[in-house]
Amino acid sequence: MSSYVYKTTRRGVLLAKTVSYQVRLCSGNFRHLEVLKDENNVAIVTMKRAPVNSLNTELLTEISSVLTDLEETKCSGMILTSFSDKVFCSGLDIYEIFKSKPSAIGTSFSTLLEVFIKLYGSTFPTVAAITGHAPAGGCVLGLFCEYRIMVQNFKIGLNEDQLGFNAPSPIVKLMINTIGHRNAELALTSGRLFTTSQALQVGLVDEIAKDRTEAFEKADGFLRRFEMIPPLARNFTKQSMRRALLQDVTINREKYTEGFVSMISLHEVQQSIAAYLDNLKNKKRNAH
Ligand SMILES: CC/C=C\C/C=C\C/C=C\C/C=C/C(=O)SCCNC(=O)CCNC(=O)[C@H](O)C(C)(C)COP(=O)(O)OP(=O)(O)OC[C@H]1O[C@@H](n2cnc3c(N)ncnc32)[C@H](O)[C@@H]1OP(=O)(O)O
Repeated sequence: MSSYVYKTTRRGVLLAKTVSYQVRLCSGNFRHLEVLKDENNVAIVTMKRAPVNSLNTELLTEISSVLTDLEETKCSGMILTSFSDKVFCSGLDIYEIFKSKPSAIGTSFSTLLEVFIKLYGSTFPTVAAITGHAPAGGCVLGLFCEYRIMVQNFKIGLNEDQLGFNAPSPIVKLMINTIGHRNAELALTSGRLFTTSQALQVGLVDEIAKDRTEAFEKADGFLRRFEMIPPLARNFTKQSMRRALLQDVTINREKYTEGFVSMISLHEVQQSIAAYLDNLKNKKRNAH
């Protein structure tokens, strides 16, 4: 089976139908990720958990493990993307938080926090090439990166309130840091999903691309901005801007996890999730 892979060069990123050029990251054998590196040590991490890249514990663990690899191998930049031209990431795997044991919900959420600590706190520059919809945890993954490029005509946002629960406070802070207090409050309380162009207007994404190829070109352009910046200085600045939130989540990871588990386990919340899932299924049925 031939699949699209991405070939990065010093001058840009090209979409190619060849595998001859890439260097596969050999330190991990991943089920839901493809990790390629170019000659400049830039990594392209592609989520490929069909159909919609829902974040189950296994995928989150793989992302976490790749991030450790990338730190250890002193990667010079990372592009996070999806195999799909329709969905970047559909958020947490709803079936891991619906009618699940508290321990399973806790493991999933705690692993998401681990990904936050490693991705948000990474020493290398990170960019999300958002090739499709990015609701809830999908938007969160994009927010963990430094820069977001999104293909036109999709939706992104924190729609947790639509499912019947609220986004945890660190993610609220992250949203405020990104789009400002007023926009964040309006968006979060209504569980708003922004179209790509609305997201650009409020600053939730940084650039729009017309398609995947352009998203990669722009992602590469973002990473190349740092070619002349001493990495040590860049990283000190990044860490100083991100320290407060990173420390908060690192110190209070258990507390946040317990809070999330208690909230999700509430009967009313489980009922809301059930209604949301019915709605999702009905939408699909009506579309056919
Ligand atoms: C500082 C930071 C620190 C800490 C914390 C950070 C964050 C924590 C915050 C909150 C927690 C996050 C919670 C969540 O993410 S809950 C998940 C919310 N997700 C959604 O609401 C998305 C729901 N899905 C959709 O809207 C559509 O599926 C989508 C637009 C993504 C794709 O539409 P499309 O028409 O292409 O496909 P569908 O036919 O709808 O779906 C195909 C298939 O996939 C299943 N599906 C979809 N989404 C999920 C999901 N999230 N989990 C599990 N499964 C999912 C869907 O049911 C279909 O299955 P089937 O019917 O069997 O084919």
